[in-house]
Amino acid sequence: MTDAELAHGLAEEAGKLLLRLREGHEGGKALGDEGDRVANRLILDRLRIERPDDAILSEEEKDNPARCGFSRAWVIDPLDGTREYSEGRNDWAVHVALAVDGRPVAGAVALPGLGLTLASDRPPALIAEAAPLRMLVSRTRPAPEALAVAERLGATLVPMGSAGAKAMAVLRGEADIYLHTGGQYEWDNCAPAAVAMAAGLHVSRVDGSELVYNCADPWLPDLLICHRHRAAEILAFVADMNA
Ligand SMILES: Nc1ncnc2c1ncn2[C@@H]1O[C@H](COP(=O)(O)O)[C@@H](OP(=O)(O)O)[C@H]1O
Ligand SMILES: [Mg+2]
Repeated sequence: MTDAELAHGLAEEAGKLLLRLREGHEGGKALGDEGDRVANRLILDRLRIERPDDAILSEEEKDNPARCGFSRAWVIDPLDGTREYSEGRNDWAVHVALAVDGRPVAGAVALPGLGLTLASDRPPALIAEAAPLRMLVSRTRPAPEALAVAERLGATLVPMGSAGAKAMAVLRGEADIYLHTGGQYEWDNCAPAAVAMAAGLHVSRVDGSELVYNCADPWLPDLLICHRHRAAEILAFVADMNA
């Protein structure tokens, strides 16, 4: 089984478990906490069997600083969009990715509420941008830079929960640009970046540099995912704003 196939299978399986857990549950914070816990357990138990020599960084696991010495590190968000999951919505995701020497080389984002898993082993064909452009923003904390860039591009806003759901919305043709600033961790964007890159989208920090994973500090606060031909214009707007 390739790394991408493993990521694909694990994200899908954890997603199914999360759907089953939600059935008949009253929801709220207790559901979110339980979802984080059971999905993390499933993914980490399987990874330790299938890839015992690799490091793991998971949102729901105590960090082991020794991982920084490993070339291969799995970066896991067992439940991205915990709030949306516990509210009974569909904009949440399971992220499983592998970084090799800091690069997101394989990954999968399951969108269980939509019955879909997108993965770097079988990335979908890109869908052309719409007019006007559609900019994804966080439902609960839209980044001021994203709102300002949307205005400059004449783009409409698409509020959505979960970094994975937003990144995959570009691949699904539901939106055109995902620009985020102000805070995220490696687990929020590693699998989305792996899948988006495999599909041929532009993926970078908002200063145009590469997203680098398995760093000692997993804080990775900003990103841009969009069609390649659109990237220079957006990066220039952000640079201009920050000048
Ligand atoms: N300013 C910020 N600081 C830290 N984490 C942030 C953040 N903005 C978004 N995130 C994280 O990114 C994910 C997507 O957020 P959003 O839906 O607002 O875009 C969420 O992950 P979790 O649901 O795994 O906690 C959220 O916690
Ligand atoms: Mg997350």
